[in-house]
Amino acid sequence: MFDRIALIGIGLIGSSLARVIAQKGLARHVAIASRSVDTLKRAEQLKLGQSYHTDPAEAVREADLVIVSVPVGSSGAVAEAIAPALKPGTILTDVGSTKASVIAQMSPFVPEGVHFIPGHPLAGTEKSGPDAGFADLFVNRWCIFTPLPDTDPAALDRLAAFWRACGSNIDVMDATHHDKVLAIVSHLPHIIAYNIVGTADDLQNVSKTEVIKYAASGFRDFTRLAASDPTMWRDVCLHNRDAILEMLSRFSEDLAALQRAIRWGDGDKLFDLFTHTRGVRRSIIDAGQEIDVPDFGRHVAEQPAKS
Ligand SMILES: NC(=O)C1=CN([C@@H]2O[C@H](COP(=O)(O)OP(=O)(O)OC[C@H]3O[C@@H](n4cnc5c(N)ncnc54)[C@H](O)[C@@H]3O)[C@@H](O)[C@H]2O)C=CC1
Ligand SMILES: O=C(O)C(=O)Cc1ccc(O)cc1
Repeated sequence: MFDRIALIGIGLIGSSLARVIAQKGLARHVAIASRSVDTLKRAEQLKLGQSYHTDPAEAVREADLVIVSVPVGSSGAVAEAIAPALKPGTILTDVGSTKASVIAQMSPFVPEGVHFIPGHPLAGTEKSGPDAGFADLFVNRWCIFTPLPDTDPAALDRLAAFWRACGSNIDVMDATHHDKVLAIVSHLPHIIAYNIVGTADDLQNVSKTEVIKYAASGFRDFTRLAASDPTMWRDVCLHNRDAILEMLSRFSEDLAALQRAIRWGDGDKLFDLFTHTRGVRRSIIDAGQEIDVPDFGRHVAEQPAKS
């Protein structure tokens, strides 16, 4: 499909791409760049590509597809570093969880003739690093593109065909809308998880041992999200600030109403809300979306020992 693909960043997403590219034969040569020498060595041990580079510019030379998979706050620096080595006609894309900020950071460095198409696979786990990836991460998941007004439709088709070959379904929307949608369906859930786990950890009259010992499955679900990569999520919060603050303010209002219903013993209100939200989950299942992350069983190494 491509002669040479350059993967800049070889963590969970970059290494999953490397694995699916190898499995499906989507490129003749995969050039891998990481600024961390240890990560690069690990990628080489895992045989994730054909060449390994600490200088991202070296990796992108002669590449016809470049995929940037680094924390969103580093996108601008990466674009600046690779820009002089990109050849005309190359497709440059990314996988960042926020889109308007990535576009603002990368666009100024994109040379004439290079097709910059921002993207976001809605697929991931709480794990990070090159060992965490797996080839079927993107299967039956959405990949959203947020193309710029002057995006070449043929380049977009080519990139869409690549992601379809990785197993994904494609959607296209503008970056501002993407950032609002993702703020509510992905960013807020992580922020709420970080917060509730932090609150539980801070409690004076409930010991840490009790939190661990009696953690019900609801709380365990939060601890999975709250175990996600701190650098990645710091960057998401800083780079989707406005949409996250807008959704947090709606969330806080609704939480205050829920708090009031509990305080005043308004059982009808609680029952109505809980009935309505149950319907939302039903709709997701009916729409054929995966609810449970199917790879957990296989990829969660730290299953608790049975006693
Ligand atoms: N983890 C997830 O579930 C998902 C993450 N994303 C997005 O994908 C991107 C990558 O995330 P992961 O692969 O999960 O992270 P990761 O932490 O597993 O890997 C990030 C990689 O970027 C490298 N890196 C960090 N700063 C760099 C810099 N300044 N220059 C060059 N390389 C640098 C790291 O060495 C590492 O190889 C992020 O933008 C994230 O928002 C998108 C979908 C899902
Ligand atoms: O692990 C989870 O539940 C996720 O939600 C993974 C995820 C994290 C960030 C994204 O931008 C997309 C997917």
